[in-house]
Amino acid sequence: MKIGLIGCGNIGQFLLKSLNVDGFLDGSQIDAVFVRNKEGYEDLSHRYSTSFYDDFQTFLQSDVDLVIEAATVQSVQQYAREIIKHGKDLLIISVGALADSSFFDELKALSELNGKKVYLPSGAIGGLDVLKATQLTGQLDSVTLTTRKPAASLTDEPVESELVLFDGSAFEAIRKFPKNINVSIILSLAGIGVERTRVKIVADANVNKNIHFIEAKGSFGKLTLNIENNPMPNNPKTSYLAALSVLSSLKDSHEMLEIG
Ligand SMILES: NC(=O)C1=CN([C@@H]2O[C@H](COP(=O)(O)OP(=O)(O)OC[C@H]3O[C@@H](n4cnc5c(N)ncnc54)[C@H](OP(=O)(O)O)[C@@H]3O)[C@@H](O)[C@H]2O)C=CC1
Ligand SMILES: O=C([O-])CC(=O)C(=O)O
Repeated sequence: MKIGLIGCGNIGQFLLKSLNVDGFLDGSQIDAVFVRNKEGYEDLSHRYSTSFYDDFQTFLQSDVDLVIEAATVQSVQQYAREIIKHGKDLLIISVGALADSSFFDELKALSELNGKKVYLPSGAIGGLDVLKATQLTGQLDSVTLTTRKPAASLTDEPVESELVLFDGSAFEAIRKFPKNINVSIILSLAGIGVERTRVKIVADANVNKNIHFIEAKGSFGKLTLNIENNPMPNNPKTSYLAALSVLSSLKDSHEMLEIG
């Protein structure tokens, strides 16, 4: 499979190494990378044997089957429609873009119309299988997420011990913290939606991990899940697990036998 990539930051470079150097998926590699300004990417282009583009239309015309977005919520809003219309599958890691239900419905309709898949990896959390199974029969009553990150990842203000920066719906959370709380949106999509999913964001001076605590209740019983993620070295806001979840989604897309 030929893959295109939008964004060459932390997750993007991890994917380039995993697919183009380590050979994570036999026969698949990233052949085209879209960045906003390709100057300065010559070294990476050489190291990973891939082509860089800063003109989106030229990038789209490259012969890739699937595009992975690893940039920003805004880039999904800007480019997702065209990618699908051009007959390419799409994998989105900045899933916060889908908090807008009309945009979500539009992408879903476009993917059906064009027979193209949209993959939404679990990112830096787990437990989505439980929410999906229980929500299907309307048996999920409440979902809450408390995200705790190193203070410097969330605010420029000095924080002595901890500070609750946000307490409200997932819809509002991603609007205020688009680089930090995509997890709340995948949780909402699997569960009870962006308005009913409650989110608390805590800046903590005493942690060096990205911690997500999930609680869900329904007629199935109760789920509690606490995940203490190691951050990526070059962008501590982002958890290593988020990058791994992209690889896992890619692998699943090739499998005939599905687990979970
Ligand atoms: N779903 C989840 O659980 C998680 C999602 N994320 C999300 O994943 C995304 C990537 O994360 P990460 O790699 O750590 O972020 P980085 O900031 O390290 O990299 C993002 C890259 O995208 C580039 N970029 C920004 N806008 C555009 C654009 N319009 N077109 C092309 N490239 C663009 C930036 O480069 P430049 O500015 O030079 O153009 C930058 O290099 C983020 O949106 C993040 O919030 C992260 C963790 C978990
Ligand atoms: O990586 C994480 O722990 C969570 C994150 O940044 C996001 O959801 O946007």
